[in-house]
Amino acid sequence: MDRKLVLENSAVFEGKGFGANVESMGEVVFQTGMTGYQEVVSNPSNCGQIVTMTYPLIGNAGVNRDDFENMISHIHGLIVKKACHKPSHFRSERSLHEYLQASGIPAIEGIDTRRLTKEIRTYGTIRGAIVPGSANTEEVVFNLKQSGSLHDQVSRVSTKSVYASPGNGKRVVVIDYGMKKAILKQLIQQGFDVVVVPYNTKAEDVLTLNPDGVVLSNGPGDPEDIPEAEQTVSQLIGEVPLFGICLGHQLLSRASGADTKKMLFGHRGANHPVKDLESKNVALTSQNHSYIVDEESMSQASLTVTHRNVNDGTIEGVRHTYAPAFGVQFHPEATPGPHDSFYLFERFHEMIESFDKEEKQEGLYAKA
Ligand SMILES: NC(=O)CC[C@H](N)C(=O)O
Repeated sequence: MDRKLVLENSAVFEGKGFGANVESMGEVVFQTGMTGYQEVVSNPSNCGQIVTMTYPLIGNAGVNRDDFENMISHIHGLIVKKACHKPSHFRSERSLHEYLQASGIPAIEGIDTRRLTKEIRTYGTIRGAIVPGSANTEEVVFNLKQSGSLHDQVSRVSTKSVYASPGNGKRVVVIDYGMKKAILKQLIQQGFDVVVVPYNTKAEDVLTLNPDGVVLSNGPGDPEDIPEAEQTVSQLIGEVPLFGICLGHQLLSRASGADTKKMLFGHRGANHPVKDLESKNVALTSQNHSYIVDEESMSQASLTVTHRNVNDGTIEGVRHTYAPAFGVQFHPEATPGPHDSFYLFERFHEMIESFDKEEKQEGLYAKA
């Protein structure tokens, strides 16, 4: 099955198809993690993206029941150098090809992923299409230019209804912008009584659930696409302790007066070094984002920078200056990636424990 990847800048990469036999368009990004392809293909934050794995052999451990980050995969395609079609692992239930085929996701192998990654690093994240090898390249480029980028990914991946994971501890409401299952797992491990709500839940409805803390989850796309979510977050600041992860961190930052902007090609991988500016510890982190909090907007925001990327100096974490709220751009819940940052869930737990409702009533956390 001959297939090719065509980029918006007319670059063509020929390869062999696997997964579903369908055509697809999306934003082409690269992911440098050496492991964790099952988590990557099922991560709702990758909704609408065609993901290139830079590690050359993908699929060797197959696909199992437990490692999905979501029950539905929302990626628009997968690009690999070499796909393993005969996986060997005691947990493997089917091959990556079988999984992608059943999920309607096209994939392509035999691609020079190093050349493609260099192309993306030069041009920046770029739109592309996976099409049959015989397709007319000019026509594909024309169609790519005609069809704009997606702006509705969060509404596609967020839960449609409220659900709970009962626990005996404090109540945490998660606003689901495209939550990875690993976040839920970490919160359950903290013993929280967890309630998950749709991305467009109003602040008053969140507060009606009587939360002791609110987690703003990861999610796909541009935070500017969901102004209603940003407004909800701004109404929650000071009312209840907040913990933002990735898209949630971006929304928290915007709601605190900062701006976000798109990076040239983003951070996607499992070994991004991040310095905690308070403890001076450097942790290796799992990352998956195209947008960042804009450094230049920080002077107008009620935020302090708490974490920075060691490679490029970008903002990786913020704390609100007067309300109990913090966020990180990376993924403390890992999967895939290192467990170095699990401590942030403990920090959130401590913040909840010490949040003094009386002080709140006295106005200590009120907006200046
Ligand atoms: N993992 C995430 O939550 C990604 C956040 C946002 N969609 C970005 O690309 O920057």
